[in-house]
Amino acid sequence: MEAFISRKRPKLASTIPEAQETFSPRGNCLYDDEESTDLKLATLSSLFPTLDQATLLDLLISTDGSVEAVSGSLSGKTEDGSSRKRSAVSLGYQTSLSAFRKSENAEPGSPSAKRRALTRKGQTLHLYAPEDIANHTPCSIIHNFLPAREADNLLRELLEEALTFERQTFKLFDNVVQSPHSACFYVESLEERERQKTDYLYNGSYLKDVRQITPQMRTVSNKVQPVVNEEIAKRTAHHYPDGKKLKYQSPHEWIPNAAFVNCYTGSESVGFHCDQLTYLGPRAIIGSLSLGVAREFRVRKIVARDDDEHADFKDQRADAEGQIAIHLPHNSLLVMHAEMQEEWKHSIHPAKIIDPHPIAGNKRINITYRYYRESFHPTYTPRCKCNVATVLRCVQRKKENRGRYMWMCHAGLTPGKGG
Ligand SMILES: O=C(O)CCC(=O)C(=O)O
Ligand SMILES: [Fe+2]
Repeated sequence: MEAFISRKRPKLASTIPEAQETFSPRGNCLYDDEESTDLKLATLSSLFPTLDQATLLDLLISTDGSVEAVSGSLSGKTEDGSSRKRSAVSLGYQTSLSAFRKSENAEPGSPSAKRRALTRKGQTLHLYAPEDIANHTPCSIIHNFLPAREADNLLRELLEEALTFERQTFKLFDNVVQSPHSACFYVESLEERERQKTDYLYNGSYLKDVRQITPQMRTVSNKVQPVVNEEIAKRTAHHYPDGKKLKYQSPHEWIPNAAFVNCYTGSESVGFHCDQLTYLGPRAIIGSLSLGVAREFRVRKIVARDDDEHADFKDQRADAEGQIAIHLPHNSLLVMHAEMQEEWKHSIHPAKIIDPHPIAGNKRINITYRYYRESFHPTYTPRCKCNVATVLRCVQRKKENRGRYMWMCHAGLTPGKGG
């Protein structure tokens, strides 16, 4: 029988234990070399939820990347006996980073060059101001997006909905792992709801609970759409070469027609991941509305590597450029632009301190509005010879193939199944 792993839910308290990195059930959950360190860390985090990432990474390196060896050596010990290497991050007020910008070896106006000068391995840069977020990450943010009353009413409605959300389960190696937060998927119509349950695969299984968007969610979606399209236009004009959309980016308008609603209670989190491109297509854009408790959205750039690099370095690369924390207060709309899913990973960091929200208490609700493109419906995308659906992947780390897309058989990615 498979081991069933679930993280203990921490009690709501003003101080919450050190961060874990866990895995998103909707992210690219793969078993190839590119993702192996994250997956190994995710598995170990699930097995030893009180150990921090730095300790687990050290242990992985010392055992040549063997999850079994780390797990075996740790299972005899009490988890609390571990040493914690990361020091707590202190948050401070910041108006803008523009005064500190350096542009050594950088092309004028190159946002990535500016960001590189600011983050380093093992460090986290905390960003609050919209201009800093746009300059140093592939995201833009709009604070106080909805009229206050509308945001509060939507929050109330979704808190009620979230009472029946479930933690999604997904398979990681030979274990079934539960996501450390709860979520539910919403689509436009009842017909689409049925199509979702039978046609679309998420990490090898069909969603059981798909709901139709509520009238309030639709009203907000209609407001999100033009603003996201304006943000795409701004991003294109100011950040992309020659002011043109990126290669493979859709030239058409962005039209949200589906949404994942996430609920995080207390310190609940979601591990570093990229969202699946299979139904969104390349260079996908996501509009993400935050409600309730303010939480940290962490992003980090995926660093390319050479093929002949030593395995130890591969493991250490996960955090090679450091992380950037974007603070997401109630009623903020974050746009994840076209570079995000291919070149960066994102997560919701486990909270150490929760500042209770007057309506939501210790909860955060997040709606990620997405555009499911009809041409990426499974009817039109390739099927493997073994008749299993394929997933759309972009090569992220291998330098020689970086940025190339491929359709991969899902069976080959599922442990125990050949493809
Ligand atoms: O809660 C968030 O802000 C992000 C959620 C997320 O990454 C996802 O739904 O894929
Ligand atoms: Fe995501």
